[in-house]
Amino acid sequence: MRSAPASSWGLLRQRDDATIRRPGSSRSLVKRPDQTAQAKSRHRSARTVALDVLGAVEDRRLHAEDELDRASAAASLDQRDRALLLELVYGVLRQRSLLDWRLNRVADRPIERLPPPIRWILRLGAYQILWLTKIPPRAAVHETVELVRGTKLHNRDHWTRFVNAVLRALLRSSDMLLPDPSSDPQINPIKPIEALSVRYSCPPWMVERWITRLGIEGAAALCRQVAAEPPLTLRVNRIRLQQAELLSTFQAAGIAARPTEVSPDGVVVERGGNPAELPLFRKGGFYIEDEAAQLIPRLLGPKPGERILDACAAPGGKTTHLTALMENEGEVIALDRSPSRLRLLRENLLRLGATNVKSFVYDLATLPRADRLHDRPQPEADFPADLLQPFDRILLDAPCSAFGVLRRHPEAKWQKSAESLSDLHRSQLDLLDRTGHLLRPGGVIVYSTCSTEPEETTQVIDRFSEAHPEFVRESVAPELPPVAQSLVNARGEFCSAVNAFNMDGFFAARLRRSS
Ligand SMILES: C[S@@+](CC[C@H](N)C(=O)[O-])C[C@H]1O[C@@H](n2cnc3c(N)ncnc32)[C@H](O)[C@@H]1O
Repeated sequence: MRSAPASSWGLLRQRDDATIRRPGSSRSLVKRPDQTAQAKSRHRSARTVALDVLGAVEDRRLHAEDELDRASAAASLDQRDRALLLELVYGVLRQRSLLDWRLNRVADRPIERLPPPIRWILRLGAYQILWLTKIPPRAAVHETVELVRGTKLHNRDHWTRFVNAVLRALLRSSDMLLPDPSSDPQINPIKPIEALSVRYSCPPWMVERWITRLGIEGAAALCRQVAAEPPLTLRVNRIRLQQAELLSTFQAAGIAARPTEVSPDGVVVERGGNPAELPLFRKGGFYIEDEAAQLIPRLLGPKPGERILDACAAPGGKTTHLTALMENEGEVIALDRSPSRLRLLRENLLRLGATNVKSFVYDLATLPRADRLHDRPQPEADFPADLLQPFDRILLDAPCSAFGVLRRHPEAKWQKSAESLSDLHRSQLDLLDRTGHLLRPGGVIVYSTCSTEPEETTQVIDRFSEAHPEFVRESVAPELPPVAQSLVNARGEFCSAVNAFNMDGFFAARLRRSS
């Protein structure tokens, strides 16, 4: 359900690459001179908040991004604390299986059987020892062991000694970061699920599913994509300025950035300051959005003056892009069933200067089907009458598993199940079924998801097409530049599952209503 992060957390992800230890790199035990008392206490508070966030995200199945926002505001962390907190939380979530694999090699009992706070404390310690170069490993051990004292566990002295012993054993043995090559799929195909699952920290059921569908190499490519750190990508708001102006503003502010390879509207921020702190952000110069997401509104081919429905619109990334492509002329009706998300959409409309949008809180699952739309005796109170006029184009950016954006929401890997995909399939088909008939004959609908799993993509389109021969599939190829033709599958749909442009995994199909 979630697309690229829209909060400032996404922007804090840039950092000095030298602070990160890559798998296989050697560990430094050298004490750094910048470990002042102030820095130590800052690190300690960031660690304490990180532990709370990781525990809450697991227990209550929360989104890490939301919990990070809440917890860091409550703890009044400054920007440097927040950066460390972000690094710890996302780093641990992204490398969870690999950390457990390493810890299991030095602990005298399985990590999975430990009380949850101890599990997370060990992962936090291991991540700092194995990945972060700016924190001396011995300091990381000491500060991490201190976290045990803040827990509500009985027998804290026992757990303090245990965490200390495991992390010190890890310090002594940290030369082998990745699983043994004998279980690497390229060398030994007998245990590919375990090897990929550990190496890329993906749950085994997910890896198994991908191996069955794509083979070992295909699954490995997908796992690599999920494990990678995503780029910080922005979309220039053409209502306010052009891409070249955005790039020169960044250059003047010391922010290194480059145009995206496919999207004509995108900019990738490589390093430098925080773009959200520039006045241009508040003035609506850009929106934080992955490149794949930027391509979806273009597949619809919106024109100035048209009437367009954005059926699942919040927080408004694609709505505001549609209005920019329409040069603010014509009308966009934006619906979402979530009042809080619709509030975000309205804030984004204001910030980005999108003036041709009417937005409504509305649950599409209650939209009357085609034969009942016009002959109801009394419309429901919340029914937007604007839906009675046919639309030229419709975007249905459907709620989905968000498998394609797992690299941005690593906690979600551990919150999903294969079973949820069949529920999503039913609801996606139902939404497509209900919205399709709002199009005028000759109109175009684009169905999109930030997932490329077949249940949510090709299978939805196949079942919809079988039931509705009046909708004709059209290839998205003409809507994309030549460089992006590799993103069009053999059926003419957009699919960025594994791609050469470092985009998230999106799917989109385009259908035209013939009668
Ligand atoms: C993938 S997100 C949309 C992202 C949005 N298009 C953007 O680019 O910013 C899907 C949205 O569908 C909304 N949604 C889910 N079920 C819905 C329903 N039955 N009716 C209306 N909106 C729904 C969710 O609240 C969520 O905001």
